[in-house]
Amino acid sequence: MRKVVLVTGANSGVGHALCQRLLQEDDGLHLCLACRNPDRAEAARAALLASCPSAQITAVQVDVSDPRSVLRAAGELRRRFRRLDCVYLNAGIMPQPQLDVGALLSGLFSRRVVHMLCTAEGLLIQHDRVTADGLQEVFATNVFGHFLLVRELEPLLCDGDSPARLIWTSSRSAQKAKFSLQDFQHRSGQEPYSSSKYAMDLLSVALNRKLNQRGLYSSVACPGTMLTSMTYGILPAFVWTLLMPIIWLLRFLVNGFTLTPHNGAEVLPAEDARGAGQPAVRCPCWGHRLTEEENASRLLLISPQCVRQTGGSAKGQSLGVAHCTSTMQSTEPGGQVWLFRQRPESLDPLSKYLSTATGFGSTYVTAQKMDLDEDTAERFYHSLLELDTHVRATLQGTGAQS
Ligand SMILES: NC(=O)C1=CN([C@@H]2O[C@H](COP(=O)(O)OP(=O)(O)OC[C@H]3O[C@@H](n4cnc5c(N)ncnc54)[C@H](OP(=O)(O)O)[C@@H]3O)[C@@H](O)[C@H]2O)C=CC1
Ligand SMILES: CC(C)=CCC[C@@H](C)[C@H]1CC[C@H]2C3=C(CC[C@]12C)[C@@]1(C)CCC(=O)[C@@H](C)[C@@H]1CC3
Repeated sequence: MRKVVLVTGANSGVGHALCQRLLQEDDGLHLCLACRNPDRAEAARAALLASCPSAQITAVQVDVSDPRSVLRAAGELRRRFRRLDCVYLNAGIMPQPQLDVGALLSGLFSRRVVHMLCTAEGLLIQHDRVTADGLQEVFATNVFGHFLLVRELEPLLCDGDSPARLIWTSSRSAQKAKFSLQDFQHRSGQEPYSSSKYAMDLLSVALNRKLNQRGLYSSVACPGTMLTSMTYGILPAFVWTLLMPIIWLLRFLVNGFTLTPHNGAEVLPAEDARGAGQPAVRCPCWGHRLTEEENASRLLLISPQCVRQTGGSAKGQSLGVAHCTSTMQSTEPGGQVWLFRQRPESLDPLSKYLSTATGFGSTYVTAQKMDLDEDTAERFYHSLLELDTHVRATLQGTGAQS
């Protein structure tokens, strides 16, 4: 049976590049494009079919910022499919971004330049708005709509014969300091984007705790900074063009500048098109290439360099991949993706996986421990459940729930 993969925000940017890469790896997939604009969805479908005519591609209309639309789309998906193998929660917004040019210029000559350019910390504010349902739009789009979608799609994702996956497009901008459990919609701040991406990281952790035993696994991916309609909202296209020579030079310093959606999607594809027995993972500390057995069991012998990093405590032991992944790279010719070829059960739920670029533009994947604790994740999940109940009650009151 064909695997079914659903991608939100599939009509442009990294979502579209992801669809292209998925089909290049496995044209036997059934790809379902979840887009808010039917014309753009159809254009994306046509473009994907042009490069992969044998593919099965359908579309479903959904505005993830609108709970009614999410419930309706989920109902349609439940009628169309008996199972979903993978859902990419990718649609996202960063409305009316405003760049602090002064902070950028002074940051460029400071010691925090690399961190600043990777995360945009201290550089951007956004102007959020309130939706017709009284939700903050950035939170509603980036987090809550996807949370509702996952809850509604549970019957298609859980308790199957093989594990199903959720993959969130998060960001290096996710920042603990911008998120508050008391104000998780970020009503009072000016950095709703960073807050929403941190909320997404928390939610992924909480979903793993709730749903792993039912065969659903959630992972967090960060595509790096790309030139898409989102970033063209910060500076006009011609300014980006003028900045390109500087950006190419900065790339030797800033490994988060993936720049193209294709590169940004390095970490995302989840299908193991090459099958088992072709481990693509190497620990560059040692150059130790994983055997099939190690790959499957996620055990990696620790290298002398890693021993130094762990203060010697791990010498001679085997460690989970998670302890060593901060330097792991794709080593296959052509720089193909390795990460999500791993069994979902073998990924560390507390790490996020990042598309990363070298100065010469080749891409690989790194991992980073998320700056969060599971107790906060659990509490946030409960806040979302309460909001879910409230929103559904309001919709029922207005007779809008399908
Ligand atoms: N660009 C970057 O540097 C980075 C981006 N990301 C993340 O990548 C993801 C994709 O962004 P990117 O490709 O850059 O930008 P794009 O603007 O190209 O893509 C955003 C996609 O999300 C869709 N979308 C937005 N709002 C809604 C909504 N309410 N309902 C349904 N779909 C919606 C858009 O649809 P439509 O065409 O109709 O607007 C579009 O398809 C986002 O989550 C973003 O946060 C993460 C790190 C860096
Ligand atoms: C590099 C120079 C000289 C100019 C560009 C300045 C900014 C426009 C640019 C610097 C860091 C960038 C950045 C993002 C957008 C563009 C910058 C602010 C993001 C916020 C885009 C969306 C994300 O999710 C983040 C990971 C990016 C972080 C870095």
